[in-house]
Amino acid sequence: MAAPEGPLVVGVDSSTQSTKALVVDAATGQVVARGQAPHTVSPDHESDPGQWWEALCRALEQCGPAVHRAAAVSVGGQQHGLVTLDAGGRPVRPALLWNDVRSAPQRDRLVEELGGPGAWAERFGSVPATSFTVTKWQWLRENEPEAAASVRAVRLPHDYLTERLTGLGTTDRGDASGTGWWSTATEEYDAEILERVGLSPDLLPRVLGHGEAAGTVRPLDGLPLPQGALVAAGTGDNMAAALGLGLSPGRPVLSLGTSGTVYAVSTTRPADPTGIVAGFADARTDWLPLACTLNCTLAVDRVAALFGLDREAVEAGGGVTVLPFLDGERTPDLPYASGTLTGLRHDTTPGQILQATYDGAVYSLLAALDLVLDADAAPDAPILLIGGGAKGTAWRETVRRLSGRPVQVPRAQELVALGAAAQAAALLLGEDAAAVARRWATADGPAYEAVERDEETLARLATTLNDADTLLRRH
Ligand SMILES: Nc1ncnc2c1ncn2[C@@H]1O[C@H](COP(=O)(O)OP(=O)(O)O)[C@@H](O)[C@H]1O
Ligand SMILES: O=C(CO)[C@@H](O)[C@H](O)COP(=O)(O)O
Repeated sequence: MAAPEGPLVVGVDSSTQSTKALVVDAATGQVVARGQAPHTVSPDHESDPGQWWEALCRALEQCGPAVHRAAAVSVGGQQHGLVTLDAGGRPVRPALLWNDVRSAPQRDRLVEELGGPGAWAERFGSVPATSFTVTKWQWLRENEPEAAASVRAVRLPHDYLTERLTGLGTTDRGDASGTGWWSTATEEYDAEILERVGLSPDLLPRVLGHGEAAGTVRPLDGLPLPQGALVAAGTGDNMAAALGLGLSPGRPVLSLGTSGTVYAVSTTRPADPTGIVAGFADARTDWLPLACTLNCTLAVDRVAALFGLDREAVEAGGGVTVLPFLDGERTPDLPYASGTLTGLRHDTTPGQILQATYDGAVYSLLAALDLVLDADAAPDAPILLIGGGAKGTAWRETVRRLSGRPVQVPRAQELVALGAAAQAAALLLGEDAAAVARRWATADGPAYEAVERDEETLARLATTLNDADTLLRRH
């Protein structure tokens, strides 16, 4: 590997299943070292924030000597999770994660109390899903009042890790826009909703301005980063991936990870009253309209494991339909749903059921694709396919067949961590983070041309979803 040309920066992706760390040459974008350590997620979709910190230290350790030379660092993290801290900065309880749907009743009440879906979309950019932090906080107040009363600070996953690095309570507008208590209309915390859910703004982190530093790395035992290194604002993982791709407005991204997401950068503030599109802010000064599913790679992996199949062992044909809502679902909004399988015959094969699971997972994302794109987005722009699933042939071919659009798979695999690294480099060098990523050519990779859209499968999925509606809404 060639010697680095520029200073070294570190980008961190603390997502649902693991923490990944990259040491990157700020001049060229070359990845000099990498590390990864797993997280534990309970069946209730809770994780111990302390374990994220340990995973971060382990992932950095794996990067070897290069990490000791880092001049700046930034953390991208899974969005929405409710991290509650006591007066000593210790977690009061495990974090409630984005894919926990237990707060559905609280969500329904909050939507109603603040004037309905249209009012929420106008004020917060989004009609909250059960993923949104405000619904989780309300769940905690109602179900564990003693724990809620002992909380002295509320953080998102990336805020928690950034604060452990710097000692300062900060967040950014991208991640703040997924809480449900930060208004995209005013770009400030919303006093009315905070009062309604009994949360003092004093318990929340300061929202940093674009390009502002979160602080510097303080001396900490077991942390291989150099003391005094710059710490950038960090952001939510989808916002970090958008930075990591150097995304221009109107370019669609489909991310296949624990969550499935489809999004684009927009210069117009989104406000979708149907709730399908979340109107997030991006990590710069634009917007990131995004639709998210709760069931993506893990649903496919579960079905493959049930049949003892490799995840690539798909077979075409058979007419079977899978709605893979193993964790309930957010897009479409069916928090009480479970998975369904219809169209089973004597000659249906396990490989066909596996293919149908991919189809079901991709269908929901593609159904939202047009809604996240601006009217002026090019209809034939290739979909950028990222996330762990983008490494798989079956995922890529399913996206091509069901979208009928060209697909491009960036060679760079860790776009969230790269986006965080670009944010760190931007802070260090006084540049724009997306411009840094474009200079690094992170979106380059093989392009796959459009194939004819599989209208028959799309129609069967649409009909099944419609017919199963009562079943999928049953509590
Ligand atoms: N070679 C591969 N082919 C297809 N899928 C893969 C491959 N490697 C990993 N995955 C999938 O990627 C998922 C993890 O994706 P990732 O984006 O890292 O998740 P997250 O960021 O949510 O923690 C796993 O659940 C797995 O199913
Ligand atoms: O809730 C959302 C987006 O709104 C999820 O995309 C989370 O941000 C989790 O991301 P991954 O761990 O799947 O990357």
